Amino acid sequence: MAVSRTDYSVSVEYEDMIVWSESSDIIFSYQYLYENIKCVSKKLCYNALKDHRGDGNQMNGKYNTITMDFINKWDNNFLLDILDDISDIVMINDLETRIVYVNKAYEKILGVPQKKAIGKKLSDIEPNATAIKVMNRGIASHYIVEELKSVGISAVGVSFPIFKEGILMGAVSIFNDLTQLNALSEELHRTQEISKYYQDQLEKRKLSPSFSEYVCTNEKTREVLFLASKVAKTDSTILIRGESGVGKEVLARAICRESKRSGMPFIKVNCASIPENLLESELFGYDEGAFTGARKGGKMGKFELAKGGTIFLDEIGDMTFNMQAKILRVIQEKEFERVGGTKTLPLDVRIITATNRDLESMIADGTFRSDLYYRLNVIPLNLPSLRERKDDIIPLSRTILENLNKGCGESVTISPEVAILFQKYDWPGNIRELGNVLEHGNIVRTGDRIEIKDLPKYLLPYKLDIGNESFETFDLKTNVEILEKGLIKESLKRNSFNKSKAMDELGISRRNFYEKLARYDLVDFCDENSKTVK
Ligand SMILES: Nc1ncnc2c1ncn2[C@@H]1O[C@H](COP(=O)(O)OP(=O)(O)OP(=O)(O)O)[C@@H](O)[C@H]1O
Repeated sequence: MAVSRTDYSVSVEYEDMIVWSESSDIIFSYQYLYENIKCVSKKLCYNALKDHRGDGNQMNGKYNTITMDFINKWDNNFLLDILDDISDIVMINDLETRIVYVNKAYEKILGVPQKKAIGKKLSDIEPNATAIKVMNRGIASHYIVEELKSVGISAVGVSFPIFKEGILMGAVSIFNDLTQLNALSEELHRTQEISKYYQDQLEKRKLSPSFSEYVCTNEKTREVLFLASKVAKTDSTILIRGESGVGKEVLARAICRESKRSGMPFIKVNCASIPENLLESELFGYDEGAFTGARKGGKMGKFELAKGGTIFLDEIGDMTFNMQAKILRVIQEKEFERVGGTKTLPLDVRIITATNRDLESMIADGTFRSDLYYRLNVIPLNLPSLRERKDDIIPLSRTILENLNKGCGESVTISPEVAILFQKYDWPGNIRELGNVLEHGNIVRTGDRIEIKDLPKYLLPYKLDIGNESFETFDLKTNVEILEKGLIKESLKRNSFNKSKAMDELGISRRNFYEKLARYDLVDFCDENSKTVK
């Protein structure tokens, strides 16, 4: 049957579609249409046509017409199925404003079944629809909000004209329910606020660059650093506590960099290494003739040298009771005199003190002044030992090795066995000891990796313990051999050095057994012991 490009009336009878000619002759049925003209979207035609059921007398010529152009132009099941998956409404209208396609979102958002919508004229449902204006003008709209009176919602969307080979064919509109979008936008806003909050929190948790030298990932230690960065901005006297080598001086320098006195002198005085009689003049300076041997013209003390900057009194717990009183006076009165001097000098330094001593016990023993202790311990900065922050060992090792090999262009690492050993070791000397061990390893290493054999010998009792065995390496072959040798020896002992019994117990052949005895140097061990047993 020839199908010409004229208009056809359509109706649905017996759940089949029948296409009628204008003169009411049946041209072809839906089945024919679908099977013979493959371009027809079965669903599309079926729904469009089904919608006209019950229109009354199908033969009186009042039916909407469906054109072959419509069938050919709008068919594309595949594309339409894709459009069904998107969450915005997609609506396609032909030039007569007839809805030729709506996706599933249309039904979901507007509550109108797809099949009911298809075939309807937009000009009848929404005479002011943007899509109609777009078709009239042949140019796309901007994103606009419009009232869809037929369904009682505000929609926001955009319409585009559709051209085929330069000829205007209809319009496609993409829109969504404004209230839903508003809800989404509120949700987005809320999410953005939450993310900003966390961003701010993270920013707050970021340490200032002044502390970058203090390698630290351990949370407990970071808390100390955050506190230090806050105190740094004040002029209060600080007491840093922690075992020897935990980085008290490194922290003191970071505090100085972070303070308003940064850029001014940072003077360190190790109170434990200076004899008591010298410490006073070392700190406060002296005037000419203050004591026998005093330099002509006198000498500036560390407090004067540090003017405008920071003085770091390390090992303050080692100061004599007498000196403690003098330091307390300086802190309280913010002035001092040179030894043998009469002039009072103003104190213009920030004092940071540090100790690894148990000051509380010293107060109890009467060797540390409680008034000085309370003066110093306002905000305690207690640095944990390295064994309490083992998560810092690897980052610290990396930085230390980088510093040691700076300028050599070499990237040196530690082997996995060394990393395990480092985790097991207690590091009584803390970061200083870690630095020394790595320096040793860095010198004796043969490759670009520090191995167990490169470490100072005193660390070697800390071997890898797996089960009852001790291994020094992860090398499987080596460890299997150690185990094999051990098992053979053990079996020989258990069987009074009777080789046949041992090989039976071990479940290996005679040849294999003798080979292993030779490989593991056990021939003599076996022979000598078997003689003794006999
Ligand atoms: N967090 C760190 N990051 C990098 N290096 C560190 C860190 N802490 C300490 N070090 C290094 O460890 C060594 C000891 O540090 P520091 O002298 O600051 O320790 P300390 O606690 O003041 O020791 P002591 O009580 O013996 O005076 C130094 O070589 C220092 O560079």
